Amino acid sequence: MAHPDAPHPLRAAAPSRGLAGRHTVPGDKSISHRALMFGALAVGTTEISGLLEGEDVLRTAAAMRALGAEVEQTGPGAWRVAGRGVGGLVEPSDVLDMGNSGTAARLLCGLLAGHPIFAVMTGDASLRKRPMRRVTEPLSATGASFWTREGGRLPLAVRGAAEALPLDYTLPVASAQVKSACLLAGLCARGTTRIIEPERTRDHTENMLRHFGATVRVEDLAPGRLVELEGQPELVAAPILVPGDPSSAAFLLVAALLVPRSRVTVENVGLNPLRTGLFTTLREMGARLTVENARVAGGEPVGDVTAEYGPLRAVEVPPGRAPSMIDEYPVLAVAAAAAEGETRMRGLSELRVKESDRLAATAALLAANGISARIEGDDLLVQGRSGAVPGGGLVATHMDHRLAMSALVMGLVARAPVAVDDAAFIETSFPGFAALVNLAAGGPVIGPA
Ligand SMILES: O=C(O)C1=C[C@@H](OP(=O)(O)O)[C@@H](O)[C@H](O)C1
Ligand SMILES: C=C(OP(=O)(O)O)C(=O)O
Repeated sequence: MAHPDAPHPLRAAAPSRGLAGRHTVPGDKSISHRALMFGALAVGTTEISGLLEGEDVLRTAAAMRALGAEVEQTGPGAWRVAGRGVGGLVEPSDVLDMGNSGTAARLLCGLLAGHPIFAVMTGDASLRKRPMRRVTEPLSATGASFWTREGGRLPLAVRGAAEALPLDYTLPVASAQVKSACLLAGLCARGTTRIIEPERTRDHTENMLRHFGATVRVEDLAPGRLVELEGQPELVAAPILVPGDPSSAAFLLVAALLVPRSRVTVENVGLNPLRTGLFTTLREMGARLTVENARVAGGEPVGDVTAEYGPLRAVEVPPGRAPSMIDEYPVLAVAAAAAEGETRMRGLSELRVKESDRLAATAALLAANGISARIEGDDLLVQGRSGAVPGGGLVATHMDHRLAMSALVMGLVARAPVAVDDAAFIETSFPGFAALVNLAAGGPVIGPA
């Protein structure tokens, strides 16, 4: 696993020619976690293809095994899960270590809340700083008991409810992880679980619930959404095709938009509209970004996305767009640095509780590379340099994969190479990232620092 004791510094420099070719990126992280969890809760054997074999998802696979499901890899990206049925998970004999993954930890809290078992969960130094009360508090209303460290942090212990009660909960923040945790607990409850989200967030959990045979009702509110789930369904194993992760494709596509003479296609990218806020924003900036071969695969919209180099101009990104591009702000900030004018990204408070404080760390990434940026309240304002990005910085990545990849993308664009102190955490979401960029660049532009 990525180990903080063995940092892995890397450096990126501008390629001598543009980025090119048709490529694929690893499977969607959100869908991969859910595929393993639903597989473990279903009756029968779920065959998954295209699973992300990144460290975050492997943590979920290990946790599902520890809870009694049979989980095996049958080929590259091909996995088989023999489930135990809703309510059938067994007590783990050891601590569940969720590594660097907020999604794994929070969704697992929901699963455990509905099962009458005792479990202890921890994570790495980054995950142990992240807030868990946002799930433990609503989930306590099922009848489950949680004990956490000071401030609602991991490690935590949970004793799940003997007979879980259905939740009726309005989320105070837009979070697909909190929504999903509540719905997973609702699977074990008798009656209807009702969740209201203040803004629409990624709906992979709802899609997968239906795919496995649960009854889910969704009503659009202005601006949020009501989701209702009928409890104690029999989930029936169903094949899952995981699309390429749009949050990973973002790095290659943004690089192609910014490096002169580039044209890159990423095939089979997930295009769920609740994930594509970055693409909307980049088009508003004037990006040449096109989608071909749009289709539905495995219940999710997918397509082949092509990005071509061209000048970008600054825009204002409204706060309501944040849930649909929440993980893409660091790489958008790199695009903003190369654009003409001041880009204003509004309503980014949730960035403070990711793998790092991404608001502060993104501003620091920019500053280290000669870009002037400032944080005003929950907004990030970036002064673009019309293609003339100085670079030359050493970026502190704070155990955060997205900061590491964003900084390396900046190195591809900047006048002087950009180094990162530790690229090891890229393995959580995008194994093979540097090799793929080097392939697209036709040579080793990312290498040892
Ligand atoms: O549900 C999910 O799979 C995710 C939801 C988002 O987190 P929040 O729910 O905290 O916004 C996102 O940042 C994370 O990478 C994955
Ligand atoms: C925030 C992220 O993931 P998680 O919350 O699962 O750690 C991410 O991948 O950018």
